[in-house]
Amino acid sequence: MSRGFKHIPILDWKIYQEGQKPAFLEQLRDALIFAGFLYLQHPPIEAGLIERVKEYLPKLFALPAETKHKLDMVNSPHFLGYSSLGSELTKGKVDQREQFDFGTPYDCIWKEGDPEYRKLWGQSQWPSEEDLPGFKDTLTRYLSQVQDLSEIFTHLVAEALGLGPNGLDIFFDHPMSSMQHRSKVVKYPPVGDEQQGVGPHFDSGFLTLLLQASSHRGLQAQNVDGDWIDVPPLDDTLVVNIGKGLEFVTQRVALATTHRVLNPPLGSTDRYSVPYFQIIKQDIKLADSVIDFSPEILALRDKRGDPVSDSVNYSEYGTEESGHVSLIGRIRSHPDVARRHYPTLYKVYFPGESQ
Ligand SMILES: O=C(O)CCC(=O)C(=O)O
Ligand SMILES: [Fe+2]
Repeated sequence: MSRGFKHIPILDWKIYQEGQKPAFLEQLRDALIFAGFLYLQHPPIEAGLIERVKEYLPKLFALPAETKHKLDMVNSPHFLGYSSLGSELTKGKVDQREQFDFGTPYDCIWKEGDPEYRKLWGQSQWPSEEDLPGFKDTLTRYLSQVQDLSEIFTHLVAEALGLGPNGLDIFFDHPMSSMQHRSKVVKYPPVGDEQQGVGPHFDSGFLTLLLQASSHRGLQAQNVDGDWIDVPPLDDTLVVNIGKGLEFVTQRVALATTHRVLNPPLGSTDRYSVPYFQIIKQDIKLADSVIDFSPEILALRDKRGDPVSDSVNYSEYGTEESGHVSLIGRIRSHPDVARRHYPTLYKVYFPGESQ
């Protein structure tokens, strides 16, 4: 019998808001354990804001190449900024997407002698007001509302797994504004045979909240049987998926589901998306913080089983601080940034490359 999900569960935020929290939590528990992916319908984001974000995306990428290159990620030890088409790798293979990485507001506090991963959090590189008036404010406003939602959602995840609302609080610095969460603004152009918009991967932290910002299909999630299941854009939804960090501390109860994006076919228009990645505090070792669950919850996990194909991505959570694991992930994806800002680690992960 197949164990894997065949479609992505849809959870309606209104059910929670209108007082049917137990029903919402039950659906959430099943989605976390059996799919690791869900649509959140009617997310509590201010009316019109998502549309305003979407309207900016073609304009952002249409900025002159010279303007975009002034914001190159290679300028940034925080891995924040612009990556041109073909400059990012997933598991060593080139992705066909163009993107900007923006963080939530944060000033870097790294100083000599601190762990290197503390350099990961710092200021974003924004287009100027002359180049794209209002964009910074609009995206910042959206990210702040998604951050608030992610905080509420984390409490619901904890409750759904029988931990009580504060069961995941130890993984965050408080207040949340003392941490930096991240987002990408991504454009997937139509391409011919080379369809890896972003190759099969897991996300790293706890929760990802993804806005599919155009009507294109292309996002797919892999079920435990190894089948690729389409995650098409649905009106008034965000897609929520689980990162490897949450999977690790929940003893694989919450599933980090492999996903990928296929580029639109030639002749189509560009696909856009805006993923928001919820980050956990940097100096925690997840191996020291694994959570206990009731036998009922563990039985559901065992009923689901493990994916037929797994990746060794993020196995470092077993031994390293979470900040270091994030840094390694960034180094593997963006070797040019690593070479400039983290030369020692670059040599570890890209031995044999010339300097
Ligand atoms: O663009 C998307 O729909 C998903 C992107 C993604 O999975 C990622 O950037 O981690
Ligand atoms: Fe992802």
